Amino acid sequence: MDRTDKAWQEEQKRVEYVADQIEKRIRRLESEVTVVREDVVGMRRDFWDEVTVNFSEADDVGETSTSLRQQSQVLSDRERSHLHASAALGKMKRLKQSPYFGRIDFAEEGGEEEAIYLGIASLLEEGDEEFLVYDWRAPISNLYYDGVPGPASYMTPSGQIEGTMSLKRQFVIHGRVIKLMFDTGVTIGDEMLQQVLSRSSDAQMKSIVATIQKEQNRIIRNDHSRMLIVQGAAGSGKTSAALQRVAYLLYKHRERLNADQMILFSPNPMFNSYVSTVLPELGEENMQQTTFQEYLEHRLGREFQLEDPFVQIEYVLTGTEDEDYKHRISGIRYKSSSLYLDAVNRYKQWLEKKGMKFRPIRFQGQTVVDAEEIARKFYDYDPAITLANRCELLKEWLLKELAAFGKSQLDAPWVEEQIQLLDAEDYQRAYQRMRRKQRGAGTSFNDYEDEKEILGRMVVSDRLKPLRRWVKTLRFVDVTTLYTQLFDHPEIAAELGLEDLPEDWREIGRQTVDKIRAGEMFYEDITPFLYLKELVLGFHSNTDIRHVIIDEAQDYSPFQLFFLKRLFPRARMTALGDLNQAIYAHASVLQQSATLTDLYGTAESELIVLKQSYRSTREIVEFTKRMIAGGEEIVPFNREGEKPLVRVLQNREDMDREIQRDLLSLRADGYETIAVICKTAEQSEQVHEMLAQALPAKLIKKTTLSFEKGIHIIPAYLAKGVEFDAVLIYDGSNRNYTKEAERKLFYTACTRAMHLLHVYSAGEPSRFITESDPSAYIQA
Ligand SMILES: Nc1ncnc2c1ncn2[C@@H]1O[C@H](COP(=O)(O)OP(=O)(O)OP(=O)(O)O)[C@@H](O)[C@H]1O
Repeated sequence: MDRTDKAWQEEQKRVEYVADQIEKRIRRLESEVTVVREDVVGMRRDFWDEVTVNFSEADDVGETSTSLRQQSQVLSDRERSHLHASAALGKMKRLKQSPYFGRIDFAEEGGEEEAIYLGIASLLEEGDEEFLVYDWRAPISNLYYDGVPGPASYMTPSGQIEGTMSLKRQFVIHGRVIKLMFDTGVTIGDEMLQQVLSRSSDAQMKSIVATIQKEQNRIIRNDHSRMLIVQGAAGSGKTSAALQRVAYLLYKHRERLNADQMILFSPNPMFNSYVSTVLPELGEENMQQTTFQEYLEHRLGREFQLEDPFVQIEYVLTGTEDEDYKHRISGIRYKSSSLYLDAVNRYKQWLEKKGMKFRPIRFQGQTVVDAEEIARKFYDYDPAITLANRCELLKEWLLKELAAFGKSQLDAPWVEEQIQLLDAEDYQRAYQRMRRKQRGAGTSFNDYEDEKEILGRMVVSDRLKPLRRWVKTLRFVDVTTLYTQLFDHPEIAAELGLEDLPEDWREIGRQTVDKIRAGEMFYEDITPFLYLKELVLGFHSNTDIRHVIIDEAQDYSPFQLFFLKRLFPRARMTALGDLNQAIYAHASVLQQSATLTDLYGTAESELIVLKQSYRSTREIVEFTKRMIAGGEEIVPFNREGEKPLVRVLQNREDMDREIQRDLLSLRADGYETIAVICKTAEQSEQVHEMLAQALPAKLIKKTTLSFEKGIHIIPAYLAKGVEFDAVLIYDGSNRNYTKEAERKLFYTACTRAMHLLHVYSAGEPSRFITESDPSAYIQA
């Protein structure tokens, strides 16, 4: 359709009418916001003048606080209406940029046909109940995403509405002008997607509300599963759907759900910033965003130097493949599995009867309570009491023991010595304490004995304070030894009946124990250690969070997912991932779908599979999908581009020179966001050093918080989840990418490209390329 069509002209007229309404609304809200803001500022300034402040008489105190309360009530009402008006203003300003993007004509059974226009927020006709624009999340809007013209229905809170849809129309509107308009028979027509997907990549993710696809809509509007699992090909819109889902849930449950009750787990901090603009763009507040590592650091970072997943993967990729390396890989696999989870659970049951480890309570080199005594006491408690509750009982008992010990020390020579060393300030403190105790009765120390006793108590109490805190925080339970004894006492593993232990269990044990004794912890040990700690000392859980969204879920081990479930007992979970991008050495939760469905049971779980890939051109998808098992299932979106180019060069120097030259010409051709993707951080640093002299290239590290347009040098594992106009793979040779374990890493790197993909290879190209169809790429 073009602008000469009658339908186009009518629609254009309507857009202008709606745009006028929006502008009118904006003007009104702007003056309202200014007035309210002035009011609030004025009230803040005059706050103390408006209230009677008189604290001299008892009666006046009451009066003053009532007055204060009333005044602050007025202030907070005004502040609330200021917030309300500013939010409405923000919404109108967003609508002004593009009032709507879709239209459906729908006639309810027995009713009249109505044109429904969809935008990112709703707009009511002034003084009327009629919607000029419906929010894309309203129940009726589902027809736009889910239905095709013909008989159609949608769900409302009061039941299903049946009817007929006679038209589905899509728009691209900039301000008050229609730029594009299509009628479509299918769900959302290709033309519009073509438009959206051919744009340049951005340093920030965009919302996709205007072109949400049917399958994605199922993810967004799913409101019944406790566990929603999405397995989706690279670029199939998992992250996009997850963010629109958050916006949808916030809208649907606006009365009882707020953004703080939703949490998104991202693969790294840079990804957090990449997605952080989508919700504000939709007029919603951002949910909480974090990384799993951030949580682990929060819990154990003070006790151990924790390895992060990037150090682990760097080791796995660059390791020298000696015996130690093999044991480490074997350890990573085992410790992330459900087998190990089961082992830790059995170990906990075993500990209920014996084997608990405690640290003695020692004071100035003297044992107050020794470890054996604590253990005896522990196993004297009723065995039906949980480990955690027994630890609590121990704590109470130990605090009493400590108090008795304190008393016994009052006449000890060290106390006397300390008293001699007290200064005037300490005396003052002791005096205050005595007055408090005697309720102000005495005004001085009664006699020397009194004084000595009070000072003695103070000295002892001060000195015992850290020890009391130590006991209160249950530090007397030696969780570290509890964890390591599982590894360095093979008889325990035997007693637990752990049959599926890896063959090199002893070597794994040695590595684990050495590391922990050095005050450090392997990434694969952190979650199991924390889990054991919680089994023994009691669980931390967060009951405020109602929705947990886990992006790049394939990176999580069954152990970690199980842990997250326990951490958020009242939440629903959305886990989105792609098994083909499982780049870590550990077991992935997506490996066996039962791992995830078992978490909450099949009845409460739903699996949605996304096969269509939107990010890359058809040529890039045709090339990359051949690298992985099951790739034939992936459907490219119909967007054309150049075939991927595989540049085979003699040596590294030639490769470096070629990349530099290409980068310059790609920039000149208008590619704004370009990534040179390397295998490791180590390699990225070298490439950056090589390129930075000739070009403004930025090195992306695991600590990088955000990225902008330009040229980036980035290790493949950090490029997860993000995308670039052009991707240059640094050294896609068979030397660099050859192990089976590197296949998914290579695939992940190549699938970051939207429009152009070049692979540079010093020597023979990787078998992941040559084993595939030679017609899928151009070799030069
Ligand atoms: N319905 C859609 N309309 C417009 N663009 C879309 C749609 N679905 C996905 N896209 C675009 O496709 C690209 C890939 O989306 P996204 O990053 O959400 O995919 P993903 O499945 O999370 O990818 P990966 O697993 O590779 O990280 C993004 O640019 C996104 O905007």
